[in-house]
Amino acid sequence: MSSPLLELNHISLSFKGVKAITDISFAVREGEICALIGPNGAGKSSLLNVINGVYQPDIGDITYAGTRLRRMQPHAAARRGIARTFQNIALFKGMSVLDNVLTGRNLKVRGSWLEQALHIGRAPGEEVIQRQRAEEIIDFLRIQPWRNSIVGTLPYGLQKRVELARALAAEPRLLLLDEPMAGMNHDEKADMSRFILDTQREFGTTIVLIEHDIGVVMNLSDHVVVLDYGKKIGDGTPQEVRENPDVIAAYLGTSH
Ligand SMILES: Nc1ncnc2c1ncn2[C@@H]1O[C@H](COP(=O)(O)OP(=O)(O)OP(=O)(O)O)[C@@H](O)[C@H]1O
Repeated sequence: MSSPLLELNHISLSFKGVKAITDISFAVREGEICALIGPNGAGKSSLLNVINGVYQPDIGDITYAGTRLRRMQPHAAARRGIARTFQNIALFKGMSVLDNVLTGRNLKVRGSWLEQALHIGRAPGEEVIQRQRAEEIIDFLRIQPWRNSIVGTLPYGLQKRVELARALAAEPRLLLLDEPMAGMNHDEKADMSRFILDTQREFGTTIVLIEHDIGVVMNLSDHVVVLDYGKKIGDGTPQEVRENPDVIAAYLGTSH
């Protein structure tokens, strides 16, 4: 078994006195797919925002890649190899697929801003390398036919895939996916599940995802953490979680 890449230690978070997360601890092992599930308002997105530094917990800290942190700023999280996608797609809708994916390479560009601005020194060679990497990701996610299409004109399911492509372009060690299959039909969900599994296998990426479709979660995940009203009520393999009476009562046994 690999060691934890990410550990949440007694995280609590409130918004103007309203508790969103209460004393949550769990560990995510390097290379695993960990799903966060729970009813609406359970605190899943807030927790993702704590992990990548958008929110600072009131109490608790995070250990990431062996370093204990009270708070990581979002740009520092990106530098440390944490990438994420959003519940509502956050792409540049007026730009092409390729250009959107290239924005994911920003942190990988070598050379000074002056070299970049004047297109001198390392800049021209860098551009070729970055384009090559972006094209590799586009091939990997099978979006070549739309590489020059304007993102806003693409169907929703494809836009979700482009958002994944942009996140992967940053070569993350930890990938946070906020409802990567929301609004997708059955076939699109099957495709996205396969791409997420391929990402784990091909790049060894550790993935934490929020997903409402329990069937998808159970098939895809190595590890499931269940939240309810901001508290952790289940933590284990899909099988363990499926058999947990608290989870059955609070979530799996009720219609969502
Ligand atoms: N920025 C905010 N300001 C105030 N309250 C917030 C904020 N973000 C979340 N909350 C509250 O915190 C609680 C947890 O919300 P959160 O969005 O994390 O849940 P969730 O499990 O991701 O829900 P969903 O499945 O609907 O996305 C909710 O009561 C929500 O109203």
